[in-house]
Amino acid sequence: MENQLSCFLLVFTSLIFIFMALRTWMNSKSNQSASKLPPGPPKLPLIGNLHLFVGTQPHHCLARLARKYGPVMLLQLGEVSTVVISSAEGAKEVMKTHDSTFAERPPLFAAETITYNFQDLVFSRGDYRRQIRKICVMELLSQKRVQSFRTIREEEVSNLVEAIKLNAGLAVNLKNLVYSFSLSILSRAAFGGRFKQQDAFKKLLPDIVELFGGLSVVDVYPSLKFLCLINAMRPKHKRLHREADEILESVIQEHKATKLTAVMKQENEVYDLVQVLVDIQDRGDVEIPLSTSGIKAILMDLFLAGAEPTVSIVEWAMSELLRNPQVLQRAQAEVRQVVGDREYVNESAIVELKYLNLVIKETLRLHPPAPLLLPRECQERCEVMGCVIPVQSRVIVNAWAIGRNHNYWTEADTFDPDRFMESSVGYKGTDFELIPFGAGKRMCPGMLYGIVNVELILANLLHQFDWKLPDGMDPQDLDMAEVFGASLRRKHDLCLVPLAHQFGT
Ligand code: HEM
Repeated sequence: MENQLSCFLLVFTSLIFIFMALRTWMNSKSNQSASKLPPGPPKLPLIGNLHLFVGTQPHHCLARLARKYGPVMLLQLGEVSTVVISSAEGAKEVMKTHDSTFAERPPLFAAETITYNFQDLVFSRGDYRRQIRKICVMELLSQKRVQSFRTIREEEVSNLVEAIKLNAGLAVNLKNLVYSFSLSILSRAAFGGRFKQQDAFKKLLPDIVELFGGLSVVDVYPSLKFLCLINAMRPKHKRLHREADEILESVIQEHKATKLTAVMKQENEVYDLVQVLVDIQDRGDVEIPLSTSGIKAILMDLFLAGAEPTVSIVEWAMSELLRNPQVLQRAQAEVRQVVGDREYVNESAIVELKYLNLVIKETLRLHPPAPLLLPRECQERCEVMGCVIPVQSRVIVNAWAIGRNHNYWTEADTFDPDRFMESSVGYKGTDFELIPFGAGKRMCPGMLYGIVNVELILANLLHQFDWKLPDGMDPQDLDMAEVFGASLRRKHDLCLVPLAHQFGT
């Protein structure tokens, strides 16, 4: 009995000892991983670090904080842990090394109603998202499809040039002109030329884009959904959604009814994006059936993501060119030499405009239309640059800060297209110091479509016109202030005076 007791005591004490040792080891382990969380600014109760964003542009504020806390930092935005990446090395780890871990996006409030409960590409998840992405990359925005819209682009750009000619000598608002050009191309490509409600849809779009312009309160306090009732956000979203839905429904029904697809295929006519999607739905050869609301959600994405960046890039490029007259002269000389005195620049000439290509690259470096790309979400525990990224935290990559980082760019704030002359760095997602289109599994699928629009429009603006600022304003006084929104815009619209160029003088 005594033996049994001492044996019991021995086992019991050993168990306690093992338990305590285990606890100490686990505590030290969890402290270790807590200390490996990214550094970040001190937080205030309830709001975390939200106050730091008051009165500043988010990408500027995050770049400033990164100089203090480093290229991987952790912020608390209301209830949401947010990791901000501000170096090419960090971006590479997120968008290449751990691409799958960061492949999903957080569900944002504005998207819920507008994208038919996340049935689009940007906000859908898992297998459905992979399928939609494949449709976008292979069918809707492939090189072949983009090429098929060439006539539409060339017609629209000639309309634009004519509209500017009518205003020669007067100040024109470049943003409005280019926006209208960009939307016309997109709606003709998406709906086809036959669709009558294009104008109604074009009118509605700016209000919908506006919903995605800033961070909604509900996005930083997701547990407090009732907040959306306080400022009547939901009814506004629903109204815009209803109006857009009616238009999209009728365009889809019209395409289904006319059954033009087979005929058009034979006649090699331009095959619009709604037809492509309706065809996929009819064929039924995708794993997860494509519903009509899925088609509408994809169309919404294309309009929301596709129209604005072109405007942003053209406006910034023209602003920089005016402030850098030597670069402007060189770009104009190139296009005029290649195209001669023909009335418009067509797409065959674009490949020869090497210097214009450098101008666009440099504009994308300094003024990426999506300065913080689109947010991602961490799906499982992983480390980036030695820091632990908490599961389900939101991950933001500051492409704007990376594009202006002195570690990668000499005279980083200077607009100098020549820097790319001897450099192989490109924006196609393999060089992480230049990522205006993002990279990896969620990289922009509209890059080809977007770039060809920008090239065509800039080439025509530079070929046909000489440009000056209104009221004799000195280009060096041009305000370059930015506003963060659905895309990175100029705070003040760019108004310029076009003068028809006299060829041969
Ligand atoms: C021309 C300038 C454009 C720029 C600079 C640009 C930039 C971007 C960026 C930074 C992203 C997020 C990438 C990431 O998270 O890694 C993105 C996503 C996207 N872009 Fe673009 N974009 C442009 C044009 C377009 C066009 C013309 C379209 C369509 C017509 C388009 C459709 C999309 C879509 C659907 C996504 C979401 C992709 C996904 O979530 O998987 N973009 N874009």
